[in-house]
Amino acid sequence: MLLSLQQGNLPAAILALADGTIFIGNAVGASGSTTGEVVFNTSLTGYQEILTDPSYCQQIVTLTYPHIGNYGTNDEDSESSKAYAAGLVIKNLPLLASNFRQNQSLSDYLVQHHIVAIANVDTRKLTRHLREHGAQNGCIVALAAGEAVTETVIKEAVQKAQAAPNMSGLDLAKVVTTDKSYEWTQTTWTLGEGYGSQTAPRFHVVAYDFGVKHNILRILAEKGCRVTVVPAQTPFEQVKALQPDGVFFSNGPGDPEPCTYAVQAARESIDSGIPTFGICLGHQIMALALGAKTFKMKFGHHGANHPVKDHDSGRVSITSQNHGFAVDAQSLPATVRVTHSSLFDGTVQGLAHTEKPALCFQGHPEASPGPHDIAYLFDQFVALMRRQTAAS
Ligand SMILES: NC(=O)CC[C@H](N)C(=O)O
Repeated sequence: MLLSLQQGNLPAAILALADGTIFIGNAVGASGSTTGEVVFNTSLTGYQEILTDPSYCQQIVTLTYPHIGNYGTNDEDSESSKAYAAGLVIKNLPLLASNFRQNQSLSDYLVQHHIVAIANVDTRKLTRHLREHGAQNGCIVALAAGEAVTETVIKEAVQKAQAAPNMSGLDLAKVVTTDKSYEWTQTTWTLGEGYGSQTAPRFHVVAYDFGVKHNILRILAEKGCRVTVVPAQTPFEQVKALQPDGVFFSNGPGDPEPCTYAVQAARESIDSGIPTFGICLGHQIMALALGAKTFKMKFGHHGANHPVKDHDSGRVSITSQNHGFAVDAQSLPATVRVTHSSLFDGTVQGLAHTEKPALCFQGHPEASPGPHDIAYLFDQFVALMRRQTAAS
């Protein structure tokens, strides 16, 4: 039997969508209210990685898996230094969390990290609504103990949802980026050892931080790279002066189109002939730099089970995904070829330049959370750097 926190034991909460749809549940996180674009993520596990992924800045995440919180939270599974998701919507919060690595319950974690969250929501109904009508803004209001859900509370929540900024046109990369450059040396996690440390790097990678997930940096370090992380608006000539063997364009929140400084840097990086690699927002920015267009998807891809085909090998990988924008396949110039496509909807997943050492991927080869099938893209980036350094 699953013991879960039931309505009646907890303060009430509501989720209002901008179109006026209302869900009533219970507050299981921070108090107060929050707004953001409501999206759904189909991952079965990985809620801590999802909450701390900066790409979820200004998004309220609905988790479709019905039991969230079963294994608590810990000090290691974070993808950045804080929780970025604007809010959390779940079905069932188990009463007991159990895992040998846990040191805090999800509910306590949400309170500590100021995330407003609602449980006991019919997330299946909500997901179907978002699939049918598209992702839209919403507002979660967590009421105080004993406070009732009134018409006024509902009306105000709908108004707040409607007043929230539209994700299209928002440059959030410059909001979440680091203030200062820093060096990254931590490598990937192993059971019994925890995270390791890079001591003998073979390549120097400069990584543009648009909201970078730590596991990307850990994998680059694991693959033998000394990583210098730089702020989003760093001009490319400053990056070049650091004499990198490779340049990386990170994932991040918001719309890629208004990030003109990043598009310019990507154009210069690709033109320079220095191996260039991009993930998610970085992929979209590289595509824009090459002359392609991006568009807002209806409800995006957010999950850990998305099949993607590699057109070079014919191999299908199950991948982790988190994006609401995508590259328009029709807009690609002749110098770019599609290396990967989504088997869910045929959208562009991977690109490579036909002449320059540049490649990028829409999903998340770093997983966290999700499968590691497509981690070979990091090896392809390293191979480009190896080839380049051998030639020079
Ligand atoms: N994870 C990401 O980098 C997301 C990229 C972009 N913000 C999008 O939603 O498409």
